[in-house]
Amino acid sequence: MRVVQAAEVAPTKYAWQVHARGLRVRAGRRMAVDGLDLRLGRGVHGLLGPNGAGKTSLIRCLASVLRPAGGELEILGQDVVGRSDLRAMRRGLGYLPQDFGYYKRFTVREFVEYMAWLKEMPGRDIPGAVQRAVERVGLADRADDRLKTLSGGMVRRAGIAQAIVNDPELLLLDEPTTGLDPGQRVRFRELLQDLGSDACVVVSTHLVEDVAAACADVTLVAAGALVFQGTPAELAAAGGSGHVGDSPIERGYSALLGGAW
Ligand SMILES: Nc1ncnc2c1ncn2[C@@H]1O[C@H](COP(=O)(O)OP(=O)(O)OP(=O)(O)O)[C@@H](O)[C@H]1O
Repeated sequence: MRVVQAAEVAPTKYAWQVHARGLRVRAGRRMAVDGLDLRLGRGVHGLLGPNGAGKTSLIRCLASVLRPAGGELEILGQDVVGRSDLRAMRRGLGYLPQDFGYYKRFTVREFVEYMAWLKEMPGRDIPGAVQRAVERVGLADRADDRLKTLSGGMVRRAGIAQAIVNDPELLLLDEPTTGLDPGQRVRFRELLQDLGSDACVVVSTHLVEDVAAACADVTLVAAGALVFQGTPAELAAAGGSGHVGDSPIERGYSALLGGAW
């Protein structure tokens, strides 16, 4: 399957699925995101950065879990700053947190159904949407098994299924490949590219090779601010033989971060 290029990441009903200007997000007493400008449209966007860069805080804010502490933020064309009713906007979101909670006695199907219900999907649409989501993550044969009987990688795939069950326009995945084995990661990248053909998909990861293989563009953050936004090829071009890394893209990453990782 073909990677969607940045140039094709065309505006749809609104200019950008995510449009942040001077965004600030507080995590505890820290300003984890501090003056971030970001515009993301359709396609798969890799979010990279060293530990503590602010990736999780940014994703939690885009998912409307954390309120912006400053700046401007539009999600799916709606201004979320100072807005109290975010339910309509949330119906268009899919979110896989880094550590997601689930009730271990639920089967995969019950878990995804429950999340579809929380997302206020029409009841008649839920069974079909759940079956499709479970099939897309390769768990159809385990759909009626309890979550407590699944491996860590399968539980993560169930987490991805709940994130995509409502065909979100904005899909936020925080470290989705954690716990997936190499074969599952390759299949997951194919799924990402499929999802990115009609949604804005933001994937936070430490795995630079996932970005190179599946993302149309890369957003690199450090200390809560944007360091770089461009294609994986542009990121690779920023590095040279004197920079740390096993691949061109890793060398570009370390060149842009200096001594930050
Ligand atoms: N609840 C909290 N209380 C205090 N500080 C926090 C809290 N959550 C995050 N932080 C701090 O905010 C900064 C950004 O954290 P965040 O988890 O967003 O980074 P990250 O890029 O996702 O890191 P990692 O790659 O390690 O997951 C870090 O310095 C972190 O220690």
